[in-house]
Amino acid sequence: MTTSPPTAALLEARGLAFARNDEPVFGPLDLALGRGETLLVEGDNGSGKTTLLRVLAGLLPAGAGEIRFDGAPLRREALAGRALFLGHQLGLKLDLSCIENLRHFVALYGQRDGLTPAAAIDQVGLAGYGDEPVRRLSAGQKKRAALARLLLAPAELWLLDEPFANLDRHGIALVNRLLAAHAARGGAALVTSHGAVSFVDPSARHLCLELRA
Ligand SMILES: Nc1ncnc2c1ncn2[C@@H]1O[C@H](COP(=O)(O)OP(=O)(O)OP(=O)(O)O)[C@@H](O)[C@H]1O
Repeated sequence: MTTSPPTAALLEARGLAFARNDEPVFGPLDLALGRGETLLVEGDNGSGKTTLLRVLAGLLPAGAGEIRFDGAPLRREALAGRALFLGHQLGLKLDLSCIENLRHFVALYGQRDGLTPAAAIDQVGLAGYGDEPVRRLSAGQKKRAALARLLLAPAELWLLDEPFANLDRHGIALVNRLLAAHAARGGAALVTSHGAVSFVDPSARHLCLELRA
């Protein structure tokens, strides 16, 4: 499957494939994602969406093909501070509060001007929970605490694995607003979903992964 962007690609893959024990998981596929674009990666459970994102994030080696980030062959170091991966594992420390988690995050990955961790917590609908240990939050509240990173991080590339999972309709609207604002300031996003029902941007391109028999 091939998708082509209207602008120079921030992230590009050609002939990208991944296999485990000689069993293909996805690909070969081509994709290109320009600044200001969102690409929705769809597919059934087990079709390889998470694996694709992990390969694009440099967390798993590609079996075949080439990935380029900002015009150069992908190196994990080049993604530092420029790409944000939000996976099924939210990466929150359960014994720390929401605000402490976000402070830890911005110390490592940087912070956009004009927003504090406390303000980000309010904006994701967790006002009053900032000092609460994360282990006391519901699944959807934990997801919102993780999503607050999207408000704070200066990253140009978002790799979001099932960002709508566990969210109520207000949370789903929040993710769509975050994606729209990111695209409007020139950011690029790859978003996975096993059902596209939550995703509202009608202009976004779709990449569909097939479940291997
Ligand atoms: N760590 C692993 N070791 C071995 N096989 C794995 C591992 N992780 C995933 N797989 C296999 O790779 C295939 C793709 O998994 P992946 O998690 O990428 O799918 P997905 O499309 O993200 O699924 P879902 O919609 O359920 O999140 C599946 O067949 C899965 O069983």
